[in-house]
Amino acid sequence: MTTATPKIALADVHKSFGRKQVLRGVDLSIDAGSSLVVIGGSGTGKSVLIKSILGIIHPDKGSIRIDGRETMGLGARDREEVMAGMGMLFQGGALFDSLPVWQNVAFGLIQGKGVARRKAREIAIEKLSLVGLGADVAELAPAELSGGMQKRVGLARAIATDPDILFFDEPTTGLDPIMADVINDLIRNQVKRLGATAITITHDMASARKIADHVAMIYQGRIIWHGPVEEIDHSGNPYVDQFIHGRADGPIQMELRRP
Ligand SMILES: Nc1ncnc2c1ncn2[C@@H]1O[C@H](COP(=O)(O)OP(=O)(O)OP(=O)(O)O)[C@@H](O)[C@H]1O
Repeated sequence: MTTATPKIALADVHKSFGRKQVLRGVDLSIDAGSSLVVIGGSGTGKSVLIKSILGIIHPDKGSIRIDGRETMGLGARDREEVMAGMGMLFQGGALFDSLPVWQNVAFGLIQGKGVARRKAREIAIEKLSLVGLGADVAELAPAELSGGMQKRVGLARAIATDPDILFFDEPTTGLDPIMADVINDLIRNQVKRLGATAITITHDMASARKIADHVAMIYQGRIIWHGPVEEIDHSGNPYVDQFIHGRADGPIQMELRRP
């Protein structure tokens, strides 16, 4: 039994948009240094969940503690302090096309931490090398890179400030299986190297198995299963079974709306 304070602890988190209830009482806790993968169908609120922890979305109700400190309702300055310890790889990379690669990577260093440009460029090039990219890409525009390279730049940006919490939103989507595995290894290594706590959203079960220490499944606005990745094939939970095997038949019924 562990008595350590969880790195991140959510309790009874609710979020609606208009009449649509997306999160309906999420309880979830993540230990420091562990890697959690969140699975669940499209539109079930996985992104809303991580944006709530990041403070980009404000839940209607509940508690989100980071290192034991309540972050719901924090003022702008305290919120910025909490966010400074977090790195995020957004879906699709979300790179600024008007900035060269190194400035994309260095953005949080220059804007968030006030690191001088020259020093920030050095750090950016070091982080690019950690994700297997050479200094030759530093001056290129993101549009000049392949999708896999853009993901790696996004990853270099996420780790640029050595955050202790990392979020990855569908890091392998749209990549070929080999590049996906390269990204999985990079994530795994960076989490280990930084001793960071990571939350990854993915639909890619091969990636989940590789990245995760723990897996949590979200369904109808709640976490319906949470356990060690080794137990995912024996969860005894029919929703998890259906999801990981990608079966159309089972307790999860897809809502198919036609125009
Ligand atoms: N800012 C917003 N305003 C209104 N509705 C939103 C907003 N953000 C998310 N939603 C709605 O919340 C629901 C959950 O969205 P979310 O992006 O979290 O899903 P997801 O589980 O990450 O899906 P996917 O796997 O397809 O990326 C969707 O119905 C979405 O339309």
